[in-house]
Amino acid sequence: MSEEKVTTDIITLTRHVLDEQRKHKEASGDLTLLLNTIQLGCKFVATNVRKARLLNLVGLAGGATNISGDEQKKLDVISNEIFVNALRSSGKVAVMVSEEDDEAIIVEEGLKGKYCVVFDPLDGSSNIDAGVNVGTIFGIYRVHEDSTGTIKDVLRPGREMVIAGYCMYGSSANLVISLGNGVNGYTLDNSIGEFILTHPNIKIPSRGKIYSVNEGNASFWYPACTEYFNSLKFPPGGKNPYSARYIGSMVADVHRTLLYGGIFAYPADKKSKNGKLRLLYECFPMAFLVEQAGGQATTGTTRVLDIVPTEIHARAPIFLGSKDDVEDLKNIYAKHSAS
Ligand SMILES: O=P(O)(O)OC[C@H]1O[C@](O)(COP(=O)(O)O)[C@@H](O)[C@@H]1O
Repeated sequence: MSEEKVTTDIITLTRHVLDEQRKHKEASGDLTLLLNTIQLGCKFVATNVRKARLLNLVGLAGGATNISGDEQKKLDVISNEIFVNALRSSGKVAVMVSEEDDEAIIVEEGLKGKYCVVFDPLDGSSNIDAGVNVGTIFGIYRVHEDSTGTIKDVLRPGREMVIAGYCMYGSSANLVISLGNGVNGYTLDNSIGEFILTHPNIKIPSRGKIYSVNEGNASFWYPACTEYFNSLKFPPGGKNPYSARYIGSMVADVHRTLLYGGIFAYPADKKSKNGKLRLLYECFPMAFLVEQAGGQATTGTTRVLDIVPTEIHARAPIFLGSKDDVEDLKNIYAKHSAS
């Protein structure tokens, strides 16, 4: 019987980030420590999502709603608390914006650091009780040179983020992250409690065969949006139609799109003028990752990462994915806005 080869030179997320940091002589290690804090939060959420039924953590958190009007689930509240407590106590954070907190959290003096973290502690919460993949989404800004850490340090274009990532909780916990030079994916090895590099240098295919959108809203779509998705479903010249895949958890739908290619969308429509997804802690981090992987992210007419948010829970329409697929979408929107 062949002996199982035990890998002893494992590349953990922490080691990989340290390697990256070493390339930047001026690095203080603050980001590595901040990422360790985010890792802790993801490991905590991964465990509780996995045991939710056993620990009676499914269901609503007693009827409370967040500023977006979503009824908060027990796991929404618990996930939010672990991230807020861990980020505050890290001493590296000045400002936090969470989907679950109406106001931005300004960290008190003495614990204040030089980074701002915007995050959705548990995305896709409508799927939790059915055990379908959910996730955590996060983005990190550096506080402006001349600032002590105010809301102005987060109401800025997504392109100014220094780090973006998500952690998907499913058959395994997958943490996908970019420090601004490419995208890497890590899988949580529960036996040693470490995120191990399993998807180095993720590159999204330039064109895919899958589209991902809630077609239940199709009756409210603007003509450009309808024309685009019809072009995938009823392609001219006998070409194969695209396949439809929609989980209803942004993290899971974007993760599949990053690996397989194609396009994910939550368009603006006659019912929701700015779509549904939140700009700061859903659209920006995902757009940052997709661009770093060679794809594109647009509202239909504007590069998502160039938008300047006016308030912390602002929403924005988003189409993201393979470069050529999003280019087709932009051409159809341009044609409609020209007519
Ligand atoms: O059910 P819909 O309208 O298609 O919306 C699904 C979208 O809403 C979300 O669930 C919103 O996220 P939250 O669960 O964090 O509020 C996304 O994950 C998903 O892409």
